[in-house]
Order: sequence, then C-alpha cells, then structure tokens
Amino acid sequence: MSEKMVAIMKTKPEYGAELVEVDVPKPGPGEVLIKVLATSICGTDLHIYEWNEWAQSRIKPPQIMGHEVAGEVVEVGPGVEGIEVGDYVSAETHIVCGKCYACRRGQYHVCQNTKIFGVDTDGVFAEYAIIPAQNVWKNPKSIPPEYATLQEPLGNAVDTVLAGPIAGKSVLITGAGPLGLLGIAVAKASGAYPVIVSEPSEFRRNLAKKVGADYVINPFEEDVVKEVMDITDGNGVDVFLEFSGAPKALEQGLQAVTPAGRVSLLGLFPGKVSIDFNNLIIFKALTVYGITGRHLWETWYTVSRLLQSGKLNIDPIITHKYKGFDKYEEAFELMRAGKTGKVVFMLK
Ligand SMILES: NC(=O)c1ccc[n+]([C@@H]2O[C@H](COP(=O)([O-])OP(=O)(O)OC[C@H]3O[C@@H](n4cnc5c(N)ncnc54)[C@H](O)[C@@H]3O)[C@@H](O)[C@H]2O)c1
Ligand SMILES: C[C@@H](O)[C@H](N)C(=O)O
Ligand SMILES: [Zn+2]
Ligand SMILES: [Zn+2]
Repeated sequence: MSEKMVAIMKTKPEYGAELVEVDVPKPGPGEVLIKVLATSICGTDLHIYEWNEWAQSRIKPPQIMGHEVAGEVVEVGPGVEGIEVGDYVSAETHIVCGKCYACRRGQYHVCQNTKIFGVDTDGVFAEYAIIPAQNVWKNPKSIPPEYATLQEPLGNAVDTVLAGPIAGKSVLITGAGPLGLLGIAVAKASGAYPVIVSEPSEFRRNLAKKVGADYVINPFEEDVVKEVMDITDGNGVDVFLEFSGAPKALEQGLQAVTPAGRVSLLGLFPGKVSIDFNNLIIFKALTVYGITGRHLWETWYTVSRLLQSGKLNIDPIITHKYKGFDKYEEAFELMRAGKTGKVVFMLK
C-alpha cells in the first residue's frame, strides 16, 4: 500500500479548494520527490482559489496547488544526476523547453513553451511534491525554509528592481502587495534613496514603512505626482517600479519619473491600458523594461546571495506563518482581503 499525504487541492471547477489525503507521488525519470519544509501563497494561487477567468481557462482540476517552496530531497528518479537525497532545495517554477529560439539564445525566462508547476502540473501545497530535476535550486543550510520558499517571488522583485542601476537612485514603487514589499526590501538593501511607495491600503503602507520605505503615499487621497515632485526637488524619481497592475498607478509613475529615467513593469493590468506614449514615454526618452519570471539562473544566484548577506529586511513581509495546512481557508481569505504580506505554511 502506498503512503498517504495531506494536500491543498483544487478539486472542482469552482471557488475554493479542499484539504485532501492522497498518495505520496513517485518520482519518474528526470524528477525528484521532496519533503516540503515551507511553502508560501502567491497571488496566482489566490486566482486559482477564487477561480477567476484566467484560472478557468488554464487550470484542470483535480490538481494540487502551490509553487513557492523549500524542501528536502527524499527520493531521486531514474536518470537524475547531481541531486541527492538530503539536499535542501527550492524550485524555479517555469519549466522551460530548452529547444525553442528563446531558450537556444539563453533567454529561458521567455521560453515560448513554458509550463508552470502548480499551475500546469501538481504543485507543492502538500507534505511531499515532485519537482523536475532541471528546476531544482540547491539552498545553503544558512537560509531558513521560511525565507528559502520566498526566493521565487523574490526573483520577480530582483529582476524588477535590478533591471538597471539602483544604488543612490530615487525610486517610486507603486503597489505594496507581497511583490512590491519584496521590491522595497531589495531596493533598500541595494542602496536606493529615497524609496517612495504609493499604496492605498493603510495596512500595507505600514508594512512598507516597516520594510524600509522612506516615504509612503495614499494614491486615493493624495496627489502622487505632486508628492513625488516635492520629495525630489521637482526633478521626479530616477527609477519607477510598477508592482500594482493598476492603470492609474502606471500613468502616475510615468508622470513622476524623471526624463531619461528607468521604468520596470511587473504588475499585470486587468486589460488593455491607454497611455499618452508621445508625452509620457517617447519625449521623456524613458527606458522601459517588461519583467516576466526570473532570469535562469542568474537571478537565483542574486536572490540567494542577497538572503545570505542578511541585508534583506524580509521578516516584516512574512505576516502570517501557519503550522501545517489546517487553516488554509483562513489564510486564503486573509490574503483576499489584502490583510497580509506573504503567508507561509511551515511543515517541519
Ligand atoms: N510579470 C510577472 O512575472 C509577475 C509575477 C508575479 C506577479 N506579477 C504581478 O505583480 C503584481 C503584484 O503582485 P502581488 O502579489 O503583490 O499583488 P497584490 O494584488 O497583492 O498587490 C497589488 C497592490 O497594489 C495596490 N494598488 C491598487 N491600486 C493601486 C494604485 N492605484 N496605486 C498604487 N497601488 C495600488 C493594492 O492595494 C495592492 O496592495 C500583480 O499584478 C501580479 O499579477 C507579475
Ligand atoms: C507563476 C507565477 O505566479 C510566478 N510568480 C512567476 O514568476 O511566473
Ligand atoms: Zn507565483
Ligand atoms: Zn523554450
């Protein structure tokens, strides 16, 4: 008889998920089985939980949810080399093909055949999980599991903040959700000043301050562009980092960034966005970066070293730590209500 494990599963094509008991999976060729030590909720998991339009078009229940993880390898499938039982690992979630035009040029983050585990395959909200060996990242023991599980979203934040020079630069961050908060931590650890954050939620503005934001603005009550101009002697910020996915925030940021400044866009907008390209981008000679996923594997090295440096102020971002999955419904509802930073399930 096979061993059993507990998992948060999207069992039906409707709102919510269920805590179920299922067989511990067996790693196939090119796969490893990990014992999950910590796993965290991403906004994408929330979309799957809520069963929004995107989730309905992509997810095929029944499926185990989750993709951010830290764990220990307990079994190695046939043909896997360089990974051993006992290795302490995390995982890149984008499963890339290695064969397409993008992959062959080393641009794995834009692989045209990307699959995402926990989205297109079973995920890591479980006591054990299968990871493709090619996606395994080995962690030093010095990074605790509750930090190591955050490396995947930290990679998003690192690529957004470090797409260009940041030390000594003035920065506007729009949106202090979990990703924006990680962005603040990376910007501060990298020597940005001042870091100005625009965020409507009071709870998240307070978190932003705890993480190190130098100024916080409520965009629903204050004039973001005027505030930024006042703080920067009328010059505007050197760098604008968009983490909200709000069209209004995009427009305000483009107005508030200095001519020839740098813009990184991570937030996903609800649909098409109308922007005055001539005046807000072209005549301002801005450099605009679209950010998707993480650079493989360069971003992971950067993230790991930033964590090891002890300079990233991550603790205030982990607002909720649950022992096991029992309170998963509470965790998802708190996240839905915007009353969290990162939520971590601890399984050790
Ligand atoms: N490009 C990628 O690879 C990638 C990867 C992960 C996440 N994302 C996207 O990044 C964004 C951030 O992720 P998250 O998990 O932190 O999302 P989130 O929804 O928790 O955070 C967004 C924050 O923006 C704030 N906000 C709303 N309107 C605003 C406005 N007008 N001005 C300033 N802030 C405003 C919200 O209050 C919220 O705190 C999302 O759009 C997500 O889909 C993109
Ligand atoms: C899967 C998605 O949520 C993930 N954070 C990414 O980088 O693509
Ligand atoms: Zn994610
Ligand atoms: Zn590819």
